[in-house]
Amino acid sequence: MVQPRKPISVSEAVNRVMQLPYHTYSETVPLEQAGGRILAADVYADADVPPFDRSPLDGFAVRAADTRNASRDEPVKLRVLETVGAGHTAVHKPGPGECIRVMTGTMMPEGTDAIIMFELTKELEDGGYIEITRAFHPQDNVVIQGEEMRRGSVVLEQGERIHAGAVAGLATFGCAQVETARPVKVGVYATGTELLEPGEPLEPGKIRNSNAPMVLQQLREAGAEPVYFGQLPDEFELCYKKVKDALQQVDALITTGGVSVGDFDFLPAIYDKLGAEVLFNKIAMRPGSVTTAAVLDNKPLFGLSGNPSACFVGFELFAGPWIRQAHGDKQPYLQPAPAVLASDFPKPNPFTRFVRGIVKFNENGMTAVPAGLDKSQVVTSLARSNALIVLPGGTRGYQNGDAVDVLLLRGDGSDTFSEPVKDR
Ligand SMILES: Nc1nc2c(c(=O)[nH]1)N[C@H]1C(S)=C(S)[C@@H](COP(=O)(O)OP(=O)(O)OC[C@H]3O[C@@H](n4cnc5c(N)ncnc54)[C@H](O)[C@@H]3O)O[C@H]1N2
Ligand code: MOO
Ligand SMILES: [Mg+2]
Repeated sequence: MVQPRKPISVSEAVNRVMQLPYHTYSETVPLEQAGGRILAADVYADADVPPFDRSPLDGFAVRAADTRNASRDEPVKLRVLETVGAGHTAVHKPGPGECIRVMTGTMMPEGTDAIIMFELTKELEDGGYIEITRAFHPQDNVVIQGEEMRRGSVVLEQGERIHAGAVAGLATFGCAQVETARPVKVGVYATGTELLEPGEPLEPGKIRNSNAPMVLQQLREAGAEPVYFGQLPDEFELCYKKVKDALQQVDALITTGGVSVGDFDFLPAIYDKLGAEVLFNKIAMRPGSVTTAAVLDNKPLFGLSGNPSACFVGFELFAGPWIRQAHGDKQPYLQPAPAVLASDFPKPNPFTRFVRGIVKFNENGMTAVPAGLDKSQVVTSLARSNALIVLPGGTRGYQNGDAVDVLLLRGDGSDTFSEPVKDR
């Protein structure tokens, strides 16, 4: 007889996974390859930004004192000594009654202390002179050296994600090489005699393997280095040997399928024969209740369910956060947010549900609706979902208008995971 498994809470399962060993290795990569990775060291400003006083406008660099008495009735006339574009420096140093024509971004010419935009000047004698009709003060329209950031300040911290804006910051401070977390190498095996590769035509009893390509993409999105080992038929000895060999080559191994209690679900017996310590094999959640995690030689084995929705959720709740933690990411968990349910969800369940959902912003904040059929074996609802709607287990279903928590699939992450438990 099949032994009933004892379910643990989702937060307890998350805790056990996050306590698994990991190593954060760093590697220095060129800036253009650093995007999407995690910074492995604090980055300090190597210079003031901007590095010199400069003009924010196309106009004239003047000595403010020269304009002191300027007015509409008595304009002040200044001689234009030269024209300087950004990237060049002035040759002349203006004396009383003199100025320099400069473009946006040009370093302030020596001796000048204010900028007057073209539109507020009148050009005379073919541009050889200008007329000013009001007074300017020292530093008017001047961008001051270091006003944005001073040399030595922290630009970005270890554990931050390197997105496009961070890349701009790194480039500004001359980080052509960036110390980043080395991506964790994670192997993937899809198990199931019924599996066809996506390019193969359908046959009776067979289905296309959607889990492997999905998990490989989830790994890329988590910043890991995926290693695809292929598909395995449900044969114990073969699977045992392949899993054992694969684990030698990676930092962690993900398998999909074969973790339940079926005659051909061999993962539990494989963990047993490998001598792996099983952290859990039943979680009080839907989908993915049979998600299993084990550890061998300090390496995690994630036994994700074969059912596509369960496989997806198991990755997002357990494998993804462990990988991001191993990268030193300060926010390894999915980002939670409050939302309002915009459709009824009448089916009660004793376990916490993670419904694949679509969240949208409107004038009242965020609304959430299921992205399709809420069943573990469903794959198509994953295609459009951008969040998991968390519905704590209980005796009642949920109604349109209920306040719920969602976990954003493409958010900024979170430093904590907390499972909503109340029966609302
Ligand atoms: N007697 C019981 N039966 C089942 C239980 C249970 O508690 N008692 N749990 C059910 C739940 S819940 C889930 S979830 C599944 C988990 O199944 P396994 O992890 O063992 O996965 P498989 O049996 O290999 O496959 C399940 C399902 O998923 C399809 N599949 C598998 N691999 C892929 C893939 N790579 N791409 C797409 N689809 C895949 C497979 O064809 C099956 O339909 O067990 C329930 N049973
Ligand atoms: O593990 Mo199953 O996905 O709970 O439905
Ligand atoms: Mg099974």
